[in-house]
Amino acid sequence: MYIEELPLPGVKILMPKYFEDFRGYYCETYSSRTMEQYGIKTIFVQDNHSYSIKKGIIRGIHFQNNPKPQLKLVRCTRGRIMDYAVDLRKDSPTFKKWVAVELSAENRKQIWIPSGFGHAFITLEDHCEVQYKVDEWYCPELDRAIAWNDPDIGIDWGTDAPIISEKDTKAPTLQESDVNFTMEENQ
Ligand SMILES: Cc1cn([C@H]2C[C@H](O)[C@@H](COP(=O)(O)OP(=O)(O)O[C@H]3O[C@@H](C)C(=O)[C@@H](O)[C@H]3O)O2)c(=O)[nH]c1=O
Repeated sequence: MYIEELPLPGVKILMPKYFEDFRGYYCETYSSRTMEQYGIKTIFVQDNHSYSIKKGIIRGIHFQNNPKPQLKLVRCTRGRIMDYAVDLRKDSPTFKKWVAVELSAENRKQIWIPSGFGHAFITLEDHCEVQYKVDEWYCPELDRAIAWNDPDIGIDWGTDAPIISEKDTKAPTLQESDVNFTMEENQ
């Protein structure tokens, strides 16, 4: 597996090994043993899968607040998305900073998003499927969103008129949000 660290500490690209032959390919898309070889111990407890019908759909910026934050390992298995991780730890030197990575069925990249970060993506094509693992169960009372267009975060989405859920249209700004991440609790 190839690992590339991104400019926000803890956020990385994982590129597992694909074994290609005349039939197609085979890949261990996740192995705790391989991760431990890189010094990373994590137990994932839930796998998620979303399908977005159209290009220009934004989902995010989402996170689950303390005491049940989620680490996410995200990949796109159909189509192409631009994926974003935003540092939401108020005492972090990179608070409010974000990184973007294109994930696609073709490039097979996975993004590792530690707890303490918000996650969002925009579909770059019709018919995108995104699959991700999380290390904490979904907890509706702690499920949170921040406005996709919060100027304080300033994500460059490449569009002003995305398709978004009703929940996301009502999302507060970061300043209005009750996000409670800290460097000590979330890394
Ligand atoms: C996140 C989640 C949602 N749900 C339900 C609640 C709701 O009725 C339905 C759709 O949920 P949402 O509208 O929140 O789905 P969506 O807007 O796709 O939310 C997702 O966005 C990406 C960016 C993430 O990082 C995810 O963690 C998650 O927040 O699915 C679960 O049952 N389990 C879950 O883990």
